[in-house]
Amino acid sequence: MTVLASIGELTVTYRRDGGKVTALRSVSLDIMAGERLAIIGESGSGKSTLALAIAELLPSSSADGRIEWPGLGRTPLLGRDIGFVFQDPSASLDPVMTIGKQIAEVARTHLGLNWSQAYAKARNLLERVRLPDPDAALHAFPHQLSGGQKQRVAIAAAIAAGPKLLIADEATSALDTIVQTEIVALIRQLVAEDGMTLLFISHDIALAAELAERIAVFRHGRLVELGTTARIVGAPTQAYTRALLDAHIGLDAAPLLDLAGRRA
Ligand SMILES: Nc1ncnc2c1ncn2[C@@H]1O[C@H](COP(=O)(O)OP(=O)(O)OP(=O)(O)O)[C@@H](O)[C@H]1O
Repeated sequence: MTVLASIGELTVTYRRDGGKVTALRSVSLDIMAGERLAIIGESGSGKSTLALAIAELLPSSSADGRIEWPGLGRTPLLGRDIGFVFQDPSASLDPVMTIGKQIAEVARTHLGLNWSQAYAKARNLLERVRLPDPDAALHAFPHQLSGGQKQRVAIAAAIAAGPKLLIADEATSALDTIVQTEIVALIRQLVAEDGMTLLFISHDIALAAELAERIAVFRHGRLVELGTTARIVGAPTQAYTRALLDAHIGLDAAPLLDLAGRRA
């Protein structure tokens, strides 16, 4: 397997209220080309900071360490090489631009298509993310869609230029459980169809285990455990990972137990 991105000794410090907050501490991690990797941890553990650092989207902060792209062979361009889906689709969609134009613009900018080709691509993407009535949706504005539908549009825009890496940062956290399951299934399907690498960021270990082949556990800005999903769920080495798993036992343990191979 090729390494898509290699993160070495990455430390990120934000300045806040005259002081400093260290969000990532000496994190080293290889993201393999074509894998589905989940980053999990409690709020404030540094998950989003890692995602932003990879996408070169960090706000004013100081970052030490390296991020290299052996599997890409060039510095990635956000939108073209990296698609980013945020928790709140309203934050990434322009409220006064039609859905079709927002997606078409990504395709036009990064793929060099003319408007007519870009709109055809947008329509096809709306179909792929299973938005009901893609023709009508092309001319709709974000406020006319539900939260789940808006997230489908944000996903369509994120993959419009055929990125190698899709980063989903708590992309399903604001949705109700049924819609959440549908969006997870959709992400899984699109990633498989387009051969993308997935970085799935979540505070929810059960959801991460459903989707990812490997899980990286973060705590207080450190990578504390990394392994295959079956190993992390079935035989975690860190008390912290065990505590994250235990928090799910009793809520809905079945999927996790299935993964650990403890059930028939
Ligand atoms: N722009 C910023 N300025 C100052 N401090 C920040 C900034 N962004 C994040 N932090 C701090 O960095 C630490 C890590 O935050 P980060 O958002 O990366 O964690 P997270 O695991 O993604 O949390 P959540 O799940 O709540 O989004 C936290 O202490 C947070 O308060």
